[in-house]
Amino acid sequence: MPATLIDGSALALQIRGGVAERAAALTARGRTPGLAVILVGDDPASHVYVRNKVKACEAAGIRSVLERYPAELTEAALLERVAALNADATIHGILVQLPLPRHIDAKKVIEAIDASKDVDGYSVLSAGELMAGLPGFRPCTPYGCMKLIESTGVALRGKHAVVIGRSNTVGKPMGLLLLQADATVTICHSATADLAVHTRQADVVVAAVGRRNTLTADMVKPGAIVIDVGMNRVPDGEPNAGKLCGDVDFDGVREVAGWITPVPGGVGPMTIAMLLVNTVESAERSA
Ligand SMILES: Nc1nc2c(c(=O)[nH]1)N[C@@H](CN(C=O)c1ccc(C(=O)N[C@@H](CCC(=O)O)C(=O)O)cc1)CN2
Repeated sequence: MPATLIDGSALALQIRGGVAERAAALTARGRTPGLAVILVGDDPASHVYVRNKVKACEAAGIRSVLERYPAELTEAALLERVAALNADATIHGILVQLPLPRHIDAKKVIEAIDASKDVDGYSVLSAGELMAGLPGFRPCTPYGCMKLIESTGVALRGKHAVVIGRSNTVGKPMGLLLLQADATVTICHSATADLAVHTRQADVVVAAVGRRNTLTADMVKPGAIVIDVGMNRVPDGEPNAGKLCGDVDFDGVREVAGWITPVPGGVGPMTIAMLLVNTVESAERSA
């Protein structure tokens, strides 16, 4: 029997409904949650993501302030804007859309965001809080992946989870969140000698490498939960050229796995939903 599809779009809508209720309660007390979104440059994908974030805020009753700057914006000018937003009591979350132009040090900018407004959960402090199991903002993509896994009803305690990818924004925090849920965690990466040896033992696989067809049917344990974080395009000259695809060979893996997320409609919408959750949480903390 083919895998059950985990519908990230539907789950995201449900979560955003809960956020709307919390935002309305705050607004009733004169504390409308506010999110500042900073977009630098003209990366077309970033423009789409930011537009979707602003729309999602509107629908949930979160006030969003979009600041768009040309690619030539200096690092100093960006840091000045972040400092001003840090000091603005009506703003509860600050998000700097990544990637930034090369001449801007993204780490420096992220560290300039006040920890209480780091709703992307990308700062060193947020990473430390996650590591220590302290309350704090969880990075939106891995946080969304956890909700997708939870939605299957499978308890993670004692399960073997394999994360493919070790980025600071997805792979590493994903590993920590799975560990916190009492899974036994293996993180695989570009230097892993035999990826399939690990993935074949996994009850849960999270693929977050940014390379399509990284996970194929022969690498998956029957019944496993497969979460696809990848966001790639099918190259020219191949069937479905230009189409969005993940890191997982969806058609093959769905015949073996127990649950699987699609791309699009899986992790992507959950990233935005969890940004709203973090923003409303930040507003509640400051109320
Ligand atoms: N400051 C941040 N920058 C970036 C983040 C982030 O969480 N914070 N993540 C990614 C991009 N991203 C959010 O910003 C993001 C990517 C994709 C989606 C999404 O919903 N994708 C759709 C498909 C969209 C399409 O058709 O192109 C889907 O998967 O269904 C949402 C958010 C990098 N930068």
